[in-house]
Amino acid sequence: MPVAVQGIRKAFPGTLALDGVDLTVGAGEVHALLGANGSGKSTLVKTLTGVYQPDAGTIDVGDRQLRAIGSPTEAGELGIAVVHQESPLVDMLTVSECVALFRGYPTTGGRVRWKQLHCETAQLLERFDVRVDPRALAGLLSPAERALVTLAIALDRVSAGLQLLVLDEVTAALPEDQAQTYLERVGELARAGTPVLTVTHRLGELHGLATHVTVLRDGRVVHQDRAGAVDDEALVRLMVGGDPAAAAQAAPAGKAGDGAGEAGATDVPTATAAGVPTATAAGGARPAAGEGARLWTGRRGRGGERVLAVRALAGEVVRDASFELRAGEIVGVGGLAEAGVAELPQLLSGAARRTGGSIEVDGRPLPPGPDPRAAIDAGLALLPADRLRSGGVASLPVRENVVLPDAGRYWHRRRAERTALRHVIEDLDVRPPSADALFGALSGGNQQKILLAKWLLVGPSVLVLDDPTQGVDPGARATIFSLLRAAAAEGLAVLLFSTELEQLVSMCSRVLVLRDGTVAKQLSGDELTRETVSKWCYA
Ligand SMILES: Nc1ncnc2c1ncn2[C@@H]1O[C@H](COP(=O)(O)OP(=O)(O)OP(=O)(O)O)[C@@H](O)[C@H]1O
Repeated sequence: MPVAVQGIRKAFPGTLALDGVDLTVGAGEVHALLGANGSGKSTLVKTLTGVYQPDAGTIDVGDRQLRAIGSPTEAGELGIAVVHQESPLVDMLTVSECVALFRGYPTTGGRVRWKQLHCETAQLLERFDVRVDPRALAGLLSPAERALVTLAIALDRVSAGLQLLVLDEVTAALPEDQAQTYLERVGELARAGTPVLTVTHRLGELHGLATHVTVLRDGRVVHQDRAGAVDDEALVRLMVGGDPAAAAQAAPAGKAGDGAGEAGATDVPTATAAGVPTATAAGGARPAAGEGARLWTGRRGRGGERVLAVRALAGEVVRDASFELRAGEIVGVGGLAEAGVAELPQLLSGAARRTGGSIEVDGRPLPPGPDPRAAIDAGLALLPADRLRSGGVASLPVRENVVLPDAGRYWHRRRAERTALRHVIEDLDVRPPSADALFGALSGGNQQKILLAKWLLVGPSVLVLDDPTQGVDPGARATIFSLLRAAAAEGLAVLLFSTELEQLVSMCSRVLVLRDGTVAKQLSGDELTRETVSKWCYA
């Protein structure tokens, strides 16, 4: 029996998050749930997993028809497993200990039976074909291993027969090759009969995996069909607005894959859907055009001047990394987190202390750190990967978040502050269009727009972006990239760290590939293709 929701409605104060949603996931199906930030995807997932109870509608699970699922525990008892992007594994514990946090420790006479724990963990991992040593420290697992252990724990927690596996943006933070490994396993589970509902902003990863697609917009279903019925560009338009019927007609089946290929295949994405949507494809989105560069207050007209010089940089993982950046360049950085990609933004921005080498911004040497203020003052800003923990202050309104790094500039200058905020909200199409909205209550895409605007207003010579489109919908991506391009055309130098190869290839004139902590290769011109970047990053 499939899992089905009918007529689901859920309102929050001032927002109708779900408005009569119908959706069915049958045995062996992988149903992709797509939509722009704020379209209602998480609310639907939370309704299915017992976090929220709907105001109206019914939920069928197997042969039971329910008005609501009362709690996450009840969802587990009904056979609904959910995996979120944030893994519950604790870095300092072994895999067995992480599993014990959910299953409990086997004990006799108050003493933990460690052998039994490892043995039971090994059996659990084997059951889901996860090849990881139970004694390994969780913090030393690769991102894909971590995600697979998390998947095994989620599946194990379902006490009844598995009725539905819900994946909530699980691959958002995984590098592309590791996401593929993960999705191959999901494909295997689906082929063995498990119904899967997957939420993602990465359309490329659905090719060959998804069998059905539902697009939500403003809480309503605007498209529901077999995967491949419309192509990726049409899906993007359906997500962000425009006329759905026209969008569907304009783009018949073709590019989006027909579900017949290898699970997790990623060789079909269009530049539009996979990484850098164009203004046209984004349809209703309002990407910043030339005037978007007005947000960047840095020095203009420096065409090609060297703004960043990194020499023999070393940290804990990074070693002997050297490269330069010129005004107006957009340069990408690819590679595995453990190759130094996770550490390099921290070293450049002064968030972590370097152990060797030098960093110069506009000819000014930075101290070894940690000293982020010195980097900002010299003209280098970082948009970090973790928006809520290190990017913005969730409990403060948009206004404070925007002016925070440069509060002195707006001190007793209310009009300047108002003008800056108006430009931010207009140029970046921030929704809701209010400087008083709480930052933490905005969708991921809108949070990222605010953080980008905040740093552009400071006017750095170099802006380092660490995976800026994680969990960001195609419309917001278009806006963000369009604004970056406009600012780069005026002279901003951009260093773009991304887990999405397509993004590196389509946004950057040059890509640095990190391996073993050092810049192993620089790719540009004809050499800069998905295949070569992938080969250098992951082979
Ligand atoms: N607890 C809540 N209280 C008030 N409003 C909420 C709450 N949860 C969600 N909303 C609102 O409901 C709407 C749908 O939000 P939801 O989080 O479901 O969207 P989403 O499609 O998952 O977005 P994203 O891609 O950013 O995760 C949004 O307008 C959001 O602001």
